[in-house]
Formats: sequence, structure tokens, C-alpha cells
Amino acid sequence: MQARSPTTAPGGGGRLSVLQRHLTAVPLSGQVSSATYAPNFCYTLDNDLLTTEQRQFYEENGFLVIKNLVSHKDIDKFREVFERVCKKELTAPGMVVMRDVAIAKSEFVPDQKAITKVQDFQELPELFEYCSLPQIVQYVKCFTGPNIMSMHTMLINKPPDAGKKTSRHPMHQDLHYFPFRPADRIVCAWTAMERIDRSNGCLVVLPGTHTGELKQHDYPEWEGGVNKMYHGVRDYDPSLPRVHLTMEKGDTVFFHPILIHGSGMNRTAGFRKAISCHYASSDCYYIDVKGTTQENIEKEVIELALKRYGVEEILLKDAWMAKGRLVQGERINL
Ligand SMILES: CCCCCCCCCCCCCCCCCCCC(=O)SCCNC(=O)CCNC(=O)[C@H](O)C(C)(C)COP(=O)(O)OP(=O)(O)OC[C@H]1O[C@@H](n2cnc3c(N)ncnc32)[C@H](O)[C@@H]1OP(=O)(O)O
Ligand SMILES: Nc1ncnc2c1ncn2[C@@H]1O[C@H](COP(=O)(O)OP(=O)(O)OP(=O)(O)O)[C@@H](O)[C@H]1O
Ligand SMILES: O=C(O)CCC(=O)C(=O)O
Ligand SMILES: [Fe+2]
Ligand SMILES: [Mg+2]
Repeated sequence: MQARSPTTAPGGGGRLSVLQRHLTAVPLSGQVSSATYAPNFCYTLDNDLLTTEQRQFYEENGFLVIKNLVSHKDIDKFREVFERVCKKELTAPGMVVMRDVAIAKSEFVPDQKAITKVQDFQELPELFEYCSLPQIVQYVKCFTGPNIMSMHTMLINKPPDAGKKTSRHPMHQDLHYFPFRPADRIVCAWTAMERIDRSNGCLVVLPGTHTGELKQHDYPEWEGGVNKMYHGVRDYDPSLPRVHLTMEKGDTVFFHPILIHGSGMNRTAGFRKAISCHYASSDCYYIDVKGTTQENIEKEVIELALKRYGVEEILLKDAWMAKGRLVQGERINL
């Protein structure tokens, strides 16, 4: 068990005001060196990019927003590629095109209006380009170190809610899906492809929860239905302080895999778009999830692998070994 800083307990005094300051005045990039003073940082590595304030913020809160990191030109390109994927003009091995559960059984329309997310696009160069953007990778390195693998890729096209609240993503910890450790060497980069706020279902985070443990996840008991594998934290405490991340097109948030987060429903008529990649250090190692809280997701992945690909006798880690792709450095364990 790794030592956790005593200053990082969730809901600690003063966090929200520091947070507010951060969200209103995030430096565009690290103009100030962080080298002079290195307290017990464990969630970030020594680097020449993050300011001490940015490092401290991530250590305490488990996320960091960098404004305007991806150009509008690149985002518009990814949007066009996404549209071509929806029209089935482009495809790639392993890529999953998923419809919202509310329309899963309705007639198929080859249009972005039917698609809730495209997942596992690591073999589609036109989208994988996002994962290799140098300005993203240089931040990722501050969390993972130099040997960087992309492990999970998504372009999320949150649909206007059909009235059943299925466009919500329940509060969860991404580590629930990952059979590799250590958690601190894993990070997600999530980029808003347009302005995203509470009206179209922005990310909602519980600051500081990355210092806790991985919790039990199950399907939430939502009347209107839940999307496949959208597990939520079982004993989610609604009184913990939550922060809604309002982001502009190109803004990118980096967050820790134990941070509890989700997203609200899309109350607008537009399709809310974000693109993300989960990265891990290739020095991470696989674990056997048998006998842990992650057994239920392993079971679902095994069932899916059998149904979709006819693959028998796989473990959660086999699926991840097939998905992982080197972005920088050397592929070691993963
Ligand atoms: C070598 C082996 C490779 C194995 C690869 C497996 C790797 C999986 C790894 C784990 C993934 C999760 C990683 C997440 C990382 C953290 C990130 C944040 C958290 C998340 O985003 S969690 C959500 C992840 N969700 C998924 O991964 C689901 C992916 N989707 C799919 O697999 C398919 O789209 C789906 C849902 C199975 C549908 O299959 P499809 O063939 O596209 O559709 P059909 O029309 O044939 O329908 C089949 C069946 O499914 C029902 N269905 C359709 N859509 C949905 C839906 N959105 N929700 C629920 N159910 C759905 C449909 O009604 C059909 O039902 P039947 O009863 O008629 O059979
Ligand atoms: N019963 C619940 N169990 C688990 N998670 C929930 C539950 N209700 C809402 N959430 C989650 O809380 C987060 C916020 O959802 P919510 O729909 O309240 O959106 P919001 O952005 O807070 O909008 P508003 O407060 O304006 O209604 C989402 O991740 C959502 O999935
Ligand atoms: O974009 C969303 O709605 C949720 C994304 C998410 O949970 C993730 O990227 O891990
Ligand atoms: Fe997530
Ligand atoms: Mg709410």
C-alpha cells in the first residue's frame, strides 16, 4: 500500500477555493519551473513542464485542466473522421461503434445521430493521431514517465437525452476496468470538442477522491436503462463536494483513474463531443482480478469477447494486451 499525503483527504478545508482559483486562471503551459521545491509528490513525476502550483493541484484534487491544448483545426479534423466512421466509410480492426441503449433496438440509421461513442480506435490512424499529439503526450509523461502506452481510446458523442436519462454516465472510477497497476502511473486525457457545460452534460468530478480506494461498481438502478458496461460506484456518497468542469473547445483535462467522475444528461438538441485516451506507463504490470471487486467487469468482457469474436478462455488482461499500443518509448510489460 502506497503512502498517501495527509493533506489529500476528500473534502478537506479550502480545497474548493483553491480549485475555483485554478479553474479561472489556469496557465496555458508551464512557464514556471517546478524544480526548486519537491514535497511528497506521488501522483506526479519530476518534470520541466508543470508548475509547482499545477503539480500541487493534481496531487490534491486528482485532475488538472489545461486550457486550449488542442487546436480547433485538429478537432474539426477528428469530427470529420468521426462522421465518416458513422457513415461506415471508415473502419478499423477492433473498433467498437456503440449506440445509446435508448435507441439500441430501433432501426439503424448510418448517421452520427445513432452513435453514442466510438471506442478502441487505436488502429484508425486518422483518430489515433489524437493520442500522439505532442502537446498532450508531454503532459502525459508527467504522470506516466517516458514509456507511454495508449490503453483505451474513445470519441464520445453524448446524444440529446431521449427522455430516459440514459445519456448520463454514472459516477465511476476508471480503474475498475483496468487490470494493471500501479494506478498512479495511469492517466486519462479528455478533450472537449466543443463548449461543454452543465446543459450538454459536462464531466462531474469529486475532487480528492483519487486518494481513496477502488470501490465496488455495479449497474446503477436507473429506471430508463443503462448503457452496456456503464457501471457506477455502488456506495456513491451524493453529499461529497462535486465540481462541474465547464470546458471550451480544445481544453483538456488530465485525471487519475481512481478519481470518481461521471457526466450529466444532455439537455440540449446537439450531440456533445469529447475525445479521450487513457494512457499507462509500459512499466505497469498486469494483475489477476479474480477475487477482487473487478471480477464482475471481467465476466462481462469475457462474455462479450465470446459473443463478438468467438474468443474463449480469455482474461480481462488479454483484452487489454490486445488494445494497448505504444505511443512513446519502449513497450515493457503491458
Ligand atoms: C481479444 C478480445 C477483445 C475483447 C475486447 C473487449 C474489451 C473491453 C474492455 C473494457 C471496456 C471498457 C473500458 C473503459 C475504460 C474506462 C473508460 C470509461 C468507462 C466506460 O466508458 S464504460 C463503457 C464501456 N462500454 C463498452 O465497452 C461497451 C462497448 N459496446 C459494445 O460492446 C457494443 O456496442 C454492444 C453494447 C455490445 C452492442 O453490440 P452491437 O453489436 O454494436 O449491437 P447490436 O445491435 O448487435 O446489439 C447487440 C445487443 O446489445 C444490446 N445493446 C446495444 N447497444 C446497447 C447499449 N448501448 N447498452 C446496452 N445494450 C445494448 C442490443 O439491444 C442487443 O441486445 P439483444 O438482447 O437483442 O441481444
Ligand atoms: N442516482 C445516481 N446514482 C449514481 N450517479 C448518479 C445518480 N444521479 C446522477 N448521477 C450522476 O451524477 C452526475 C451528475 O448528474 P446530473 O444528471 O445530476 O447532471 P448535472 O450535470 O449535475 O445536472 P443538474 O444538476 O443541472 O441536473 C452524473 O455523473 C450522473 O450520472
Ligand atoms: O465523457 C463522458 O461522458 C465520460 C467519459 C469518461 O468517463 C472517461 O473518459 O473516462
Ligand atoms: Fe471514466
Ligand atoms: Mg444534478
